[in-house]
Amino acid sequence: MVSSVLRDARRIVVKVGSSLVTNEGRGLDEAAIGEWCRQLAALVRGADGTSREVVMVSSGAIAEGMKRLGWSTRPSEVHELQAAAAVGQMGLAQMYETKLREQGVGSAQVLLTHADLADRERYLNARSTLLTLLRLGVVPVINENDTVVNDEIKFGDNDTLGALVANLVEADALVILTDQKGLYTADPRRDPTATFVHEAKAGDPTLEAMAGGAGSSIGKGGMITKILAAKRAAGSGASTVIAWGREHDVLLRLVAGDAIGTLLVAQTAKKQARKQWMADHLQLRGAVTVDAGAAAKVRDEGKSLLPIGMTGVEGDFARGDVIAVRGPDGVEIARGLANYASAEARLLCRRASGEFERLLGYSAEPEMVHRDNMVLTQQA
Ligand SMILES: Nc1ncnc2c1ncn2[C@@H]1O[C@H](COP(=O)(O)OP(=O)(O)O)[C@@H](O)[C@H]1O
Ligand SMILES: N[C@@H](CCC(=O)OP(=O)(O)O)C(=O)O
Repeated sequence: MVSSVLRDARRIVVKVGSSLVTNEGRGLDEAAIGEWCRQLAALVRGADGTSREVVMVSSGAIAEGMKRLGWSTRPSEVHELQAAAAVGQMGLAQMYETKLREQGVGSAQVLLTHADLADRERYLNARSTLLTLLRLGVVPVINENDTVVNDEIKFGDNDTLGALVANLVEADALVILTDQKGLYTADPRRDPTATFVHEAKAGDPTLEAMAGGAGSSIGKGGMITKILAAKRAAGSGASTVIAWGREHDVLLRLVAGDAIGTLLVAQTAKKQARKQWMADHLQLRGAVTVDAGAAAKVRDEGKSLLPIGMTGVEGDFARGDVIAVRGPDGVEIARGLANYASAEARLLCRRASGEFERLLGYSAEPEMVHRDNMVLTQQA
């Protein structure tokens, strides 16, 4: 099973934890980061004949910042942790930029907070930016924006952030690299009789009982946050592998189908998961009516909805809100996330994308609702 899940994955989120990135707090591990970047570049370039899109979620800012500030113990004050993160993030970003550039691959720094992903407009902006970076062959390097978060709105650990990013970009797989070979039936640092778990269902409640907290003073979440991250990633159809980050060629071997690490398999397919998500979570804020031609494109050909096919706009909605797409007879065909607010959408009805900038003063996407953000409610 390991073989096919990772081998078939085209869009992968890779998360590395603080203890690996900073060599247990001794400072950025240049050799290890260089190794991951070499592998990331090979994946992006399609060295094995299949090009892939990869997003890196990297921890380590606080640990590196502490080292740079000469602090040997982790401060308890939130603002001191935030200061350390701001210092350390400079080194982290610089290291990834250098190592990826050496491999001929571009990189981009993206710092996100929980609030960014809870707000529909910012969610859509983050998603569009990340998908654009991936299209450009650039590797986004993501961390939590520690400067602006406090305890209540923190992701808290980057395992959760990795899962949310996997949801955000609808990744096929989440790879969590850590300081253990994968999940054991108990914390192997504490229980020598613990046995290795090769494969399980993501979201299986028995896994939560096996997982303990962080094993080192550097890591934050431990195994439990990884198990919960796998459950969350599975919500959008992504399977998770937990593997040892220092395993030679770990990423290349995973995509080649080697059975290394623990595979936590998503139980729902990506498409099905998106439909379920739309059905469960979204409240309708408005609607657009489209002409027969646009209705046929959306319903029969699975195309995105372009403003040129829109004849009317109802309701008061913002960018990122869920709207219905109705045919000329007023019957709903689909639902999806609006790229433009209702006031803008009214100006864009029957207009081609070349006119958007003149009409709005700017232009976002050429589509009103992108097909990736749409589910059909009336089948062809
Ligand atoms: N069931 C388990 N299997 C493997 N590791 C476990 C388990 N329960 C707890 N752990 C601990 O979780 C640690 C990894 O989490 P953490 O220290 O947060 O790493 P990271 O910085 O990579 O996120 C391991 O070193 C291990 O001691
Ligand atoms: N944003 C924080 C990461 C939080 C954290 O400790 O995460 P992890 O080591 O992955 O459990 C940092 O860069 O230090």
